[in-house]
Amino acid sequence: MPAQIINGKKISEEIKQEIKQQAEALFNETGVVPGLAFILVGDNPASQVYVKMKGKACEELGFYSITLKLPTETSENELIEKIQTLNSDPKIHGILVQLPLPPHIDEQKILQTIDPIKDVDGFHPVNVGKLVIGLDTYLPCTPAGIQELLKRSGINPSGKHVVIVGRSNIVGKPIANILIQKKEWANATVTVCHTGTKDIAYFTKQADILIAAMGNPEFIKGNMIKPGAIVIDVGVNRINDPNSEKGYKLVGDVHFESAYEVAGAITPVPGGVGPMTIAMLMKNTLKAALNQLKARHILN
Ligand SMILES: Nc1nc(=O)c2c([nH]1)NC[C@@H]1CN(c3ccc(C(=O)N[C@@H](CCC(=O)O)C(=O)O)cc3)C=[N+]21
Repeated sequence: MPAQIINGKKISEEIKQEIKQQAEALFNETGVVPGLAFILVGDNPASQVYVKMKGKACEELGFYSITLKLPTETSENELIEKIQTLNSDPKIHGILVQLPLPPHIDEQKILQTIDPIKDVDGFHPVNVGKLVIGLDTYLPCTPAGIQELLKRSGINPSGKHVVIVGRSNIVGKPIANILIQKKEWANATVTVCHTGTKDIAYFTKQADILIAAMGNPEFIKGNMIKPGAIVIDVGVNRINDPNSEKGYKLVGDVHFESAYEVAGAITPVPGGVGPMTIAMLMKNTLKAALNQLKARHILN
């Protein structure tokens, strides 16, 4: 029996509607609109598409947003100054510096300049630390999106073996930390595979829930998946496709056709984890607005 398809696009639309209503309630109570600033350095075409999509989501939800487009040559100090200005701007509740940054800029230094209360990506070490020890924080958007996809599909990883392929700071590490928490929802046994793993298929075949997040197009094939497993494909790889208008097509880290025949459920690319990432960014921005209003004693 082929897999059930987990519709991230549809679930993300439902979540955005919920956030929109919560933001309207906040506005009625306080007159405040959640505000999000995007900083885009350089002209990476994929980054431009993502920032545009995120800006559109802000419009849809009635959030205030600004985009700073800076040239590739921007110095680290100039970028730090821009962030500091946004840190002290009361209309801006969230700051997102689109990654990757050009190689002459130290990514960690930049991420650590963002005020943790405005860190809607959840990348600041303070927020990473809070996640690791189980405190309330801004969850990184892609892991939060995966969590919400599972929750809303009625899947609780408790007692299950989750195998994550990929150990990035953006996806692999934070999703592992979310899923090992001693909480009613979570409580999974987690294995993290990476480029240092000798026989990846040995591990992936044991997964009740397989999360592919290593950025390697169509790497996970059907014969690496346990029959009935839940497969979450985090990959967004652009590969050349002369037949398409854009000249490229989007594929995941999972070879969909073969995986579909084996898995119990699977997320498609596009239309799976990607749209959830954007919905979670909106959720974090609303949360950031609430946190900042509380800090200023406008809300309690
Ligand atoms: N500071 C920072 N925060 C991020 O959250 C961040 C980042 N940098 N850099 C890049 C990655 C990637 N990312 C995606 C967001 C949405 C889709 C998404 O919506 N994808 C659509 C298709 C998009 C398309 O057509 O290209 C889908 O999968 O259906 C994908 C990928 C956020 N990232």
